[in-house]
Amino acid sequence: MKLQYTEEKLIQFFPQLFYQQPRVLAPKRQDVLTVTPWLAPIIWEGTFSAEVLDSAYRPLNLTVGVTAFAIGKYTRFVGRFLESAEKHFMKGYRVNYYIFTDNPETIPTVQLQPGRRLVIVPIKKYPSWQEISMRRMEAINKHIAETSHGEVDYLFCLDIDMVFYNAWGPETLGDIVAALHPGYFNVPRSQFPYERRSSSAAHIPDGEGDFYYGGAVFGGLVKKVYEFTKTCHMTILTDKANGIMAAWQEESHLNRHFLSHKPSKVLSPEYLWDDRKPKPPEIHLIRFSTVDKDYKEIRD
Ligand SMILES: CC(=O)N[C@H]1[C@@H](OP(=O)(O)OP(=O)(O)OC[C@H]2O[C@@H](n3ccc(=O)[nH]c3=O)[C@H](O)[C@@H]2O)O[C@H](CO)[C@H](O)[C@@H]1O
Ligand SMILES: [Mn+2]
Repeated sequence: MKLQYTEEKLIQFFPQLFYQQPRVLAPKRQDVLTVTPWLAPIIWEGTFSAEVLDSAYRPLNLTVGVTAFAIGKYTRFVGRFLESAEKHFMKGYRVNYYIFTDNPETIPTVQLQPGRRLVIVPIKKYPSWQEISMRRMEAINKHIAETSHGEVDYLFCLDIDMVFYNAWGPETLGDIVAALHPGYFNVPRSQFPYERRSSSAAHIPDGEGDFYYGGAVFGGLVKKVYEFTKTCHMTILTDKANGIMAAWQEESHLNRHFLSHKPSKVLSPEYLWDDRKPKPPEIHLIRFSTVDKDYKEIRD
């Protein structure tokens, strides 16, 4: 290969900008882990400059996709989800929302900012909530192959029973991204609710595991999310063929996959919080959080 220096066409990823000097001996956060043992950043408030990141990512004119499922009674969450996303999710960027639903007529019309669009993806309803949740892997994978691979650069796959409260920006973009589950970021791995039965393809033995990731948030480059959802769907089908369902459905398979294929970026629980939990001091900013719901009423 012949190397060339071509002066034209060089994109300046970081245009000139004046900002505070990063101090090597004065880390912004000392109370939390900000990098994994495989050197993936863990994203916490205080560790990044939104201004610096925006100056780098805005000129790329990226489109970021979001998948969210609203099947059966979960259609009630769509309005708040979209309205809050318009306020906080990838503000100033092009965004495609893909709402998968069995009931398109119930999806409210939400006023969207320029460059952002809402796509309704009709999908059938599976009889149990477990199957609905797990089948998301298959549906996302199929949708990427058929449509969204040509429409978005990055794709985030999110639960719908959630609300954005603060900015979610380009600090979250990465090849393949997972989020720390709000219930287990402060417990030993022996207590993670991994699938422990060796007959399941999601099985993680005692003494293994990095973190407990939530099934409600994952994403990355659309090609990587394609590969990820493919594997998870396949291991879910393997379990089904063997007459077993993992402890936490696709979340168990996601955790198994991320053990051997480590995420390149990890989002702190700021990006996957739960309204029912008190806010510990390490959480400076809740960005995206599960709304309280009556499980019995909504899943029957
Ligand atoms: C915070 C978090 O990590 N949540 C995970 C957790 O429980 P959750 O209690 O958060 O699960 P959930 O009831 O929100 O179901 C997951 C998602 O599936 C969709 N849905 C589900 C049922 C239904 O009838 N209609 C429908 O549309 C909807 O988008 C919902 O947000 O475990 C689930 C699997 O057990 C998933 O891995 C969730 O992502
Ligand atoms: Mn949920």
